[in-house]
Amino acid sequence: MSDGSARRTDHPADPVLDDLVAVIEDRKETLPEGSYTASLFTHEKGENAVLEKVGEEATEVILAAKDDDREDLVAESADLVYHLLVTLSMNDVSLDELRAELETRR
Ligand SMILES: N=c1c2ncn([C@@H]3O[C@H](COP(=O)(O)OP(=O)(O)OP(=O)(O)O)[C@@H](O)[C@H]3O)c2ncn1[C@@H]1O[C@H](COP(=O)(O)O)[C@@H](O)[C@H]1O
Repeated sequence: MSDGSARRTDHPADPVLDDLVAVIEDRKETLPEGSYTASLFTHEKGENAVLEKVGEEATEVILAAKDDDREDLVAESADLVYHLLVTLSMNDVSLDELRAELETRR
């Protein structure tokens, strides 16, 4: 279709996010030593450990935005997205489910 509706119903892959989620899923499965991601899945505080990180990183995003610090804003946003993706993985929510939800809002 040329009116863009096909684009809206497709879920084109984002290689960076898809690759990152694949790594997160692998760490969750294999729990390699020295992996920060694996440490989040095995932390004694359980899911709370990563949820705390989501809160911290979200606060850092807010502070960077308020300070008009573009470099920090990008870096803290990357931290936030990574910890959010770990949270989704912990709850068996896939990137496709997130994409589908975003698609319904377009
Ligand atoms: N994208 C990330 C990523 N973003 C942030 N982080 C980690 O998240 C933590 C962020 O915490 P802070 O900013 O508070 O820094 P910190 O003070 O060191 O944190 P803590 O002492 O509280 O742990 C740091 O330890 C970062 O290294 C990440 N760790 C891993 N990834 C990705 O996950 C992949 C696998 O990593 P491993 O699991 O470590 O092999 C990597 O190749 C990356 O692609």
